[in-house]
Amino acid sequence: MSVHGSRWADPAPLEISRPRLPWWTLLPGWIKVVVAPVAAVWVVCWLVFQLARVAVRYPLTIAVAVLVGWLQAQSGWWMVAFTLLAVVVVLGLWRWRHAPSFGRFVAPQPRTEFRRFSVYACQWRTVMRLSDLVKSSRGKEYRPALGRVRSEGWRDRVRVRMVKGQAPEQWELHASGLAHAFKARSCRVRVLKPGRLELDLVHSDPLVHPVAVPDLVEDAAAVDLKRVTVGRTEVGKPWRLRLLGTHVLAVGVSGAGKGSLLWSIVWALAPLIRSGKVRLAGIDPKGGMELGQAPEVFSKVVFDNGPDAVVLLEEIAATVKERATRYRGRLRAWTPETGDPFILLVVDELADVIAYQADKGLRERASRAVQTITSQGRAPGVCVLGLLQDPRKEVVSFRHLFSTRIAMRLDEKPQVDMVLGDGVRERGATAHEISEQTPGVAWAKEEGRREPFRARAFHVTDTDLDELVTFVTGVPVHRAEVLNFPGQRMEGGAAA
Ligand SMILES: Nc1ncnc2c1ncn2[C@@H]1O[C@H](COP(=O)(O)OP(=O)(O)OP(=O)(O)O)[C@@H](O)[C@H]1O
Repeated sequence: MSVHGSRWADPAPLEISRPRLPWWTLLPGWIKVVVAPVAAVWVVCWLVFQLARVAVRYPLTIAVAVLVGWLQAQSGWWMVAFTLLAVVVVLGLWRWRHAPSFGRFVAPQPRTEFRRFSVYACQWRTVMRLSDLVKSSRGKEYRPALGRVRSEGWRDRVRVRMVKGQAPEQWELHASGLAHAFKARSCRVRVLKPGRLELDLVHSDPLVHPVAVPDLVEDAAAVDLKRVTVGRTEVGKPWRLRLLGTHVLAVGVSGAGKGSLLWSIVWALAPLIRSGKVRLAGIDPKGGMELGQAPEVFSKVVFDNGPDAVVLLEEIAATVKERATRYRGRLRAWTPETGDPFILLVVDELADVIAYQADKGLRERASRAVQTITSQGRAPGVCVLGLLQDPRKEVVSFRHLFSTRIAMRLDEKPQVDMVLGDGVRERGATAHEISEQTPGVAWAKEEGRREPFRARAFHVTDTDLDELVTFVTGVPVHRAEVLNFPGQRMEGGAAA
């Protein structure tokens, strides 16, 4: 630019950036006048929507606030204080006199609202950022939305709307970090529907206490082979195991409680065993340490992994083939109406029978028979319950034929994947973290269900087993009385 004929240079150029005004301020005045009422309505709707959201998320807090305000306006603060005191006394009495119903009906809502606000709402943005679960595009940050929160005491269920382009697997990778961030013991990720997740932030174990067996059922018709109750799940529901049309593989280290699962199943089947509608066959290579506790309930039982065990397996394999031939063209699958009993084959320490057997010929015959039963036995009404300590592939190369897999306490992470399948551990099935103090606790994965679940088998004691035998055979069990050794004196409860 030229001033008075010379080239002018600005001696002190403005170094701040030019302020950028919102685009709408540049609109012509008449457009602003026209649009203003629409914008006002929009703002009011937005405010109402936000208020409604707060009311939906904190209904109790809002109700109490409104009530306090109304009482104060009507009768003053004395009335407010008196009413609050009365409510606290009534609730205290309720909790004192009947804690279970208090825990069920009163506690969850205040706990949910408190935890939602203090734990999740306040920290959500920070935790999402620090966990790398936010995304940015063109300078805009996209953050997963915190949805419904339900606090159940032992766990918080937190719903999440994922950012577009995110996969549940990303959340599974960050599960441990999320658990630590929200001060939980563990975090499990469940897919609810496309784009929606539910996080289980677990604070304590609801399965710490053993679950006693229920009363034996008298009525055989009440037992459904598709839903046999063998324990309790961590959400307090009965653990129902399918036996008809499936095979069950339960794996756990020594002392994990495989025995309790086995006896819980037999306990549930007792009326059907008594009426002959279910036949139990058993192989216990440990010389009867497990099945020898109640051999009377089995129609056939072998206490080693030798020729007798192999013959029993081959007999059952032959039954499978014979039934399949007989049902062909007539029936798709076994029903009680066929008149054939449902067969449950229990193999304790399956590996001893099909992998650790020293005699190669017997080992191969056993493997062949077990494969025949597991691959063809579902429809003809034969179920294998295999119990195992070592889940390596070379031990049971046909694990995939067991459509219900149960991982009890295991030593290492890879074992969990071997038992439950790839990806199930990432969804929360941490069987390698089951405590030694809680035998009978297991993670189960059923065919057709994406999510695994955690449960505890009933604790079947020796007395229960006596009751079971008496129930099935009709003959009371008399255990030998344990007498002191001659010449021994008992002092303070210990043998002298
Ligand atoms: N569901 C349960 N609830 C409480 N205690 C249990 C339960 N199951 C097993 N136990 C206890 O844990 C101990 C080990 O159980 P169990 O013998 O069934 O384990 P296991 O896995 O069969 O071991 P192994 O492979 O050595 O036979 C027993 O003392 C038993 O009383």
